[in-house]
Amino acid sequence: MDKLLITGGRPIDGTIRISGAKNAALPILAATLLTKEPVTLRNLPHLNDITTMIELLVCMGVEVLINEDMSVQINAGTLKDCTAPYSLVKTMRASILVLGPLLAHFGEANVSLPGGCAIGSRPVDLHLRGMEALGAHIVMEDGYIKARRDARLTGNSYFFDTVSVTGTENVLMAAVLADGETVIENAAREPEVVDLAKCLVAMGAKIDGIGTDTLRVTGVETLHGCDYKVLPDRIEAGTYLVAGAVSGGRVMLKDVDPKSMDAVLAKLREAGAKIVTTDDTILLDMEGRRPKAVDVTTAPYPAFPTDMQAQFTVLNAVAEGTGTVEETIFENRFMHIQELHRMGAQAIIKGNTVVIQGVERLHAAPVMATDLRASASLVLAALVADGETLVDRIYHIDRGYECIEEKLQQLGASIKRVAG
Ligand SMILES: CC(=O)N[C@H]1[C@@H](OP(=O)(O)OP(=O)(O)OC[C@H]2O[C@@H](n3ccc(=O)[nH]c3=O)[C@H](O)[C@@H]2O)O[C@H](CO)[C@@H](O)[C@@H]1O
Ligand SMILES: C=C(OP(=O)(O)O)C(=O)O
Repeated sequence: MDKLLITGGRPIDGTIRISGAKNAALPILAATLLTKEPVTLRNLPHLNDITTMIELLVCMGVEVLINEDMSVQINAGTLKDCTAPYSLVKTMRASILVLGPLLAHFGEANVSLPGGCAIGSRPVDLHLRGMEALGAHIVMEDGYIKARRDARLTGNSYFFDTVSVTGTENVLMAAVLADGETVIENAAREPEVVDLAKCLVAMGAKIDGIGTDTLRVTGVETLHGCDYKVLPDRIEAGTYLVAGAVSGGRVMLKDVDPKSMDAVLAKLREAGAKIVTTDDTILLDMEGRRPKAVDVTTAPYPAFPTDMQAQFTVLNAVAEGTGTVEETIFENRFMHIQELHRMGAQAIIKGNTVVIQGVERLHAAPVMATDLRASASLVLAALVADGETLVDRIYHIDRGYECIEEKLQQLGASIKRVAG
């Protein structure tokens, strides 16, 4: 298993390009199942999760071509099997996103139940209820969700009890081919949901209210191919900005979407960062200062994202003062705290909140990555720790950060991959 070896204390100063968003690319890849025509996707990040989703499409019989310009062309017209097997779903929860498109377009879907993971239980009951509201018949058999429809799905109103990102995406993808109007209430408004909706519109879907909590979908009989560029990854961008903030450094990001990052940029400013944005760049400069502790509470967009929680825990761990990080989305997303303790962080978990007293220096220690963003937080801690930190189990990081060591090297960090 590969590891990352990081020597802390190097000044962080440089410019990097932000990749396409994993959490937009995955539902958009699933959406290609909604048409028999080829769909060309641009700005897909080179990540293990993207490879897994492509493998999933290929194992169903979908044709995938990589063009010379690195765009990917997907043709679901060749689909033969509506099954998402356990062997692939277990490695990536986002596989559940093929449920809505398969059911709506091909009339059936057999998708392995994704189950829990390191950050919490992550149920999919709201996805299933949404599909049932559109007329789907769903049973659980041998660990699989077996969904089918007798006739075309029928538009209906569906209210999400809890704001769910993948739930909204799944029900939206089912509704675009349903007969009549579907109103999805209490819909997630995350930029990645918006990006999926824009791609669906480019495929011929009729959706009103994009970016609001009420999506009105007028079903169409068929969708067509399109050429679509995935939006920049706001979580990757936020992670590199925190690298600048914790190190007193300067980070310039290109090909980024600052408008999708208001909550994170506001907290970085509160921590003392000078931030200048244009339409597609962000410059963060700490001018050598240590960050000030901040209080954050995770909640659905436009509030502070759960996927930036672990990184801000590290910011507070080296900040002046005491900060709190409250997690309201997942019940068990503090796995990084135990590892950060090993590096000298002063953090106490009280229920769903971590209280962190900043220290002047962290120190290197061998640490273990437990999930994607926890892993990123350990890398951030290592950048500012005294000595050499070895981060183990980095396959989690490779799910979500394209070329992390190359990008951090461009920012001046001392980091290398050690084959294990
Ligand atoms: C609202 C939110 O911030 N969602 C995050 C969630 O999306 P993801 O789509 O994985 O999770 P959801 O948005 O669906 O979950 C939000 C909440 O709803 C609950 N729930 C969800 C579906 C369901 O059928 N039943 C149910 O009870 C979940 O347990 C959770 O407490 O994790 C992703 C990966 O970290 C993040 O990118 C998303 O920002
Ligand atoms: C946890 C994440 O991804 P996933 O939902 O695919 O597990 C994430 O993007 O932070």
